[in-house]
Amino acid sequence: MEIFDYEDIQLIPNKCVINSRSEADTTVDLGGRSFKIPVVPANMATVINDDLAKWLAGNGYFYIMHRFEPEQRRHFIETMHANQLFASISVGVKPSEHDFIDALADDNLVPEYITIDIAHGHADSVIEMIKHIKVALPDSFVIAGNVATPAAVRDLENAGADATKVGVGPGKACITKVKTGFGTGGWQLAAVRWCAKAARKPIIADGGVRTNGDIAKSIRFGATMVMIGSMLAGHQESPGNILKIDGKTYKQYYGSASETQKGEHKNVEGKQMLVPYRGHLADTLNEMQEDLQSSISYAGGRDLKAITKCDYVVVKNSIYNGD
Ligand SMILES: NC(=O)C1=CN([C@@H]2O[C@H](COP(=O)(O)OP(=O)(O)OC[C@H]3O[C@@H](n4cnc5c(N)ncnc54)[C@H](OP(=O)(O)O)[C@@H]3O)[C@@H](O)[C@H]2O)C=CC1
Ligand SMILES: Nc1nc2c(ncn2[C@@H]2O[C@H](COP(=O)(O)O)[C@@H](O)[C@H]2O)c(=O)[nH]1
Repeated sequence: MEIFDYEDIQLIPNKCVINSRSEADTTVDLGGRSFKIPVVPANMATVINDDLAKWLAGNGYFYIMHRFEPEQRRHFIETMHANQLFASISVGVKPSEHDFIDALADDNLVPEYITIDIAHGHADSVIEMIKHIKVALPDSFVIAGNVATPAAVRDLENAGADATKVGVGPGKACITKVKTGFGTGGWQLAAVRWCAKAARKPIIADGGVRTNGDIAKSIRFGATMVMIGSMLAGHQESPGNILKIDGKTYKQYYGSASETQKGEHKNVEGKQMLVPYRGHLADTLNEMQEDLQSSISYAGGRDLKAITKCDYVVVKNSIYNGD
């Protein structure tokens, strides 16, 4: 297998066939809905909250609500549905989560998307949860993760997952690589490619995206959707307060397995940090869309499919040389 990461790859331009980048179509389908761009904010407590979920769903973006206020999820689904918006929630795998799914089914409260969100998603516990959801809530689109190998993708798909999420340890707030020695940190893009070759259903590339160009690279190597944490934290609308330090403005970003999130120092695999304040989320998402439209034009096509076909070179760490 060829090993590389985002910064090692450059995509090679093809002849342009459109007259304006505005003609390039960045939309993507997932679970029977069409979304403006193939980007989903990470289901982390410093990236998404109820208000953002409503705004994203109402403005043509995919979202996944985090699972760190478990008792709020039922109300969240009801509120989204009352506003005619799709509900997309996260669950874990503990027995109480099986009970939660049963309770939703009993009340015919059906989230359109359910993401099973644990660190080591290639696990019997996840396979059992997928099967449980598929029996109790067969109309929910199930995303399962996180995983790092084709074998994991196949096992979760065979259990009934409608999409899998790839990425163990490449995240900005992640310390899995140093704490455990495992993961896709440093070769996340190659892992996405490896997994996508085995996948029969959509893959969500999760973690390690540091520039807008990395979104196009994820698509090139087989991702249908790209999950982004640190680059989509730090906005006016992001959870948390704006902090001013030495005249600079920041917001807090912390890992879902950090001590800050867990409230105790147990099985910690995440850290907390400050990310620069970035203004309004809508502006960042618009810029991602514009940059993807440019990517499509460089790929020589009219939509995201063109990016999946373009050639590339591996030039180790080349794009930052000379900057
Ligand atoms: N994408 C990534 O690289 C990573 C993401 N995270 C994020 O952190 C959050 C917390 O994750 P997580 O700790 O899994 O969630 P939980 O604390 O809910 O753990 C899920 C379940 O899996 C068990 N479990 C967790 N890790 C392992 C393992 N390595 N081997 C066997 N069993 C395990 C836990 O038991 P027990 O606690 O008793 O072990 C628990 O029963 C999630 O949002 C996750 O996405 C965390 C690390 C890496
Ligand atoms: N190893 C850990 N990974 C984590 C933790 N919390 C979240 N995550 C993963 O990171 C991505 C976001 O990555 P980014 O590079 O875009 O910032 C997120 O979607 C999770 O998969 C954690 O505590 N430890």
